[in-house]
Amino acid sequence: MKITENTKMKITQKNSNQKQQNSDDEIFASCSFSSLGLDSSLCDQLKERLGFETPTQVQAKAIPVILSGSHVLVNAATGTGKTIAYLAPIIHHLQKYEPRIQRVDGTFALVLVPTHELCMQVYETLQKLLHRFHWIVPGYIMGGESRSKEKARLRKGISILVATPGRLLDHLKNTSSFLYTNLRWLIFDEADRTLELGFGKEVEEILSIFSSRQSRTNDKESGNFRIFEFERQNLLLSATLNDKVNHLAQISLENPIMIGLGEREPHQNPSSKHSGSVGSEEEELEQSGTVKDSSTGDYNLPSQLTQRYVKVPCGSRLAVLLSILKNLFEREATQKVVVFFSTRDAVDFHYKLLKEFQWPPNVAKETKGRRLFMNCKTFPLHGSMENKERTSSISSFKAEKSALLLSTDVLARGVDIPKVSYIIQYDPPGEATEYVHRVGRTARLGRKGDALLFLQPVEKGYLDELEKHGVSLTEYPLQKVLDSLPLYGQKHLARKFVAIEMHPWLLDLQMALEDFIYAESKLKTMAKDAFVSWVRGYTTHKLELKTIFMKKNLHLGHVAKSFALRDQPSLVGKSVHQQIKKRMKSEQINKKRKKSEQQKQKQKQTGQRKKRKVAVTT
Ligand SMILES: Nc1ncnc2c1ncn2[C@@H]1O[C@H](COP(=O)(O)OP(=O)(O)OP(=O)(O)O)[C@@H](O)[C@H]1O
Repeated sequence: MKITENTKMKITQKNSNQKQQNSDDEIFASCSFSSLGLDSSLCDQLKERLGFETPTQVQAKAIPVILSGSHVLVNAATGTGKTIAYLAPIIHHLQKYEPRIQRVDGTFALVLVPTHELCMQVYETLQKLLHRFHWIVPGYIMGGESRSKEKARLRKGISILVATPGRLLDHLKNTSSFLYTNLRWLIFDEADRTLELGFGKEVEEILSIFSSRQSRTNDKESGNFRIFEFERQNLLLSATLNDKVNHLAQISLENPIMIGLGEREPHQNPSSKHSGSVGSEEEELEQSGTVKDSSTGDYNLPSQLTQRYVKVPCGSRLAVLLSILKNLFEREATQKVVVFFSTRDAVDFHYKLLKEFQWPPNVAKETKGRRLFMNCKTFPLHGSMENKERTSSISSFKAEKSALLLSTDVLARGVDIPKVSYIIQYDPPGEATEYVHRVGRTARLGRKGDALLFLQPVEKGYLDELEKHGVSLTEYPLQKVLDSLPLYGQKHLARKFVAIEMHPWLLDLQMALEDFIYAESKLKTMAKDAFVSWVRGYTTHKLELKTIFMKKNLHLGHVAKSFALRDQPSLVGKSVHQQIKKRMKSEQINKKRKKSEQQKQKQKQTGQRKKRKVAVTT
């Protein structure tokens, strides 16, 4: 039987509908939110404000357990709905308190998050969920915001507070009007990231402040708040587990229930007698111990995620990145792509380059035929940007149907951006856990997604590292993509056997990039700064990865090429230059000051001499 185009399309459509259905079955549970024990008005709120009718699998497992008051450790894949899994039970309980809670009663729940982005995201979800429960006040505190404004908000009272650890500790120590006597829930969202960012000490200090749970004298004196009776409940959520999380779980959770760990063999921990896990089909509570160390365990990755790597010689990295991006955006009208870089300078440099680089190079400037190489909206994101700029980059990227976001790892954890279709890890992540979080920004909630990892030929050992965690990647068809790109509007026939770096498209693009950078002095300076910080960053890989990412394997001239620089710049970086400039400036100021002081002194002396002369003559 001959299959017509129409029939083919129908079959493809049917297959893709079937795949989506399977994926939905993996993600969503076959029950309702109300059957989990949540109050009906909260279920209505979930439906009306957030459009959520059915709980995800992780929500179906976690919500009843969290409602019961147990300490819980949730380990589930990225983008499976962990935020609602802990917020819904808290709101369920809080809205039930009789008499109603008031602002003066202080903070009841605290969500500790690692980054500004996640802080805002959880706060925004809270705002939507609390729309109907106006007496429960959400709020946030985080680094980079005005302390005095935060103090004023804390003084008024925040029922559910989202915070980053450093700023929270600051207020715990210095804001006497911050009332947390009624703190019932302490949640560590993306705890592993918080710890990796070096907040371990702060977290322990915060835990010890809260575990004493003593009301302060001045709080008692004010006397206008009530003390509520309850058991403290701590919750820890993470898509990956490691030794640090294990440690935090041990010091913060009492007899925790593990959710999402049922399928694995946890380490036995005799000290933790009653802990259990919910995650097997039968959802039995098993006797178990602490969580398994991720260095030997498998990672939880969405099954509908396509993962590939591309092997690129160092000197061609930039040209290959631009070619892949061009291909992606020209192939599909709507693409949302995130590219991860290892440093802030690299984000700044690539952002400016993509905003300005014009193509084709053989057409004169200001001519009609010449346009931007990348015709898509591009946004930068990194930790040195002001909070306002960061928020604006994320919200603009979210709002666009098709756009490109260039980011450091500030985006890697927990940030939920709907419809991200492609993740490119241009600079490989330090650890395999980081890989999981970065790719977790796509393929969320059962949707399809693609991830591409750039590796230099000498770094291929990183694939084995990922393989150890059950993550396997297939090779990206680079040659095919490069062959499809036209040289100055004409198709070229590349011979298959040429080394990839000799591909005519790449050679032309590389030359055009270098010409462009050398014509723009600011861009060239940015390229040099980015080169220096990239090389420095390369040397900071963890000890166990040092055999893969070895500085001595780097050809610095080729690294320079990957920033479109023709020669290797001095490794004396921006900071050193800035210090030298600063020193010279202050030396100049000192010289001037000395000179003017000397002049004043001279004037004074000549004035005195004149006076003496006048006195003698009179
Ligand atoms: N029951 C639901 N129905 C439909 N959408 C949902 C549901 N629960 C959550 N979502 C949506 O799914 C997305 C992922 O949720 P969330 O950010 O909580 O995932 P996560 O597991 O915390 O991810 P990560 O580990 O990356 O932080 C969000 O866009 C959220 O709004």
